[in-house]
Amino acid sequence: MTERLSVRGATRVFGPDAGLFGLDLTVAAGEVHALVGLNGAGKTTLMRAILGMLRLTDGGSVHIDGVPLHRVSPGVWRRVGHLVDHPFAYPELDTRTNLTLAARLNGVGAASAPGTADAAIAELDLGRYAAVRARRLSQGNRQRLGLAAALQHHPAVIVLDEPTNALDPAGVILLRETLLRRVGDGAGVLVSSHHLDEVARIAHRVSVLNHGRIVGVLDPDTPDLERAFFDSVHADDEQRKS
Ligand SMILES: Nc1ncnc2c1ncn2[C@@H]1O[C@H](COP(=O)(O)OP(=O)(O)OP(=O)(O)O)[C@@H](O)[C@H]1O
Repeated sequence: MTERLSVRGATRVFGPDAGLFGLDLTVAAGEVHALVGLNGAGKTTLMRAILGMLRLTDGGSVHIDGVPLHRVSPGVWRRVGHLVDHPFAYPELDTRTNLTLAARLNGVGAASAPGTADAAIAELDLGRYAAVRARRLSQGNRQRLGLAAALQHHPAVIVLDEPTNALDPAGVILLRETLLRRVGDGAGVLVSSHHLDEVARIAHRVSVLNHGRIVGVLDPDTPDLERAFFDSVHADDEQRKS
């Protein structure tokens, strides 16, 4: 099985119970691995560490498509698509220009980039906003633009932090369909979410993060996923108290 992402012993301590504490996680090709956890559990910190935006300590490691993070070349980064923190967009440029630039940054050739951008505009239903400057877009459409920028070059490794934030129900469905198409092509997806119903629809595996540790792995088909999530969190909280 090809591992698109592998994290071993990831540690970065910000304070007692804040940060990451020896965390292991993998994402296989063709898999959506969802990360769920309460506010402050460490989801964004983990994603930032995976993307090299934050340094791990104490010998933890990240491999992207089998390559250790410190050896990941620009060519490998072009096989990664991510949306963590703010959506990519130059405020003064319109949607189509932003996407064309993002495609170029991700290694799409000059001749193909406009077509790649137009395909992403269609995929995330941004046609009405193609000529609108990013700064004039609504929050949800800016999020669609950021997702289009992250996914349009058909990355093999996809990392998305709470991607459904600000999306309307139609946007949620478009994102789900887009991710399932990428996964069908062999991509591996790591996605965090607070929406357990959406997670149940899309994920193959659900990891519960609590105070910087994976404290449970849930089957998305579990009948009451919300309850299973809280059971994992509360069991861990009790164990750490004792
Ligand atoms: N740069 C930093 N310096 C100090 N503490 C930090 C830093 N970044 C994150 N933290 C702390 O690490 C913990 C995990 O934060 P993180 O943003 O990863 O949580 P999260 O699971 O993404 O939360 P949310 O669901 O609210 O987005 C929090 O206690 C946070 O305050």
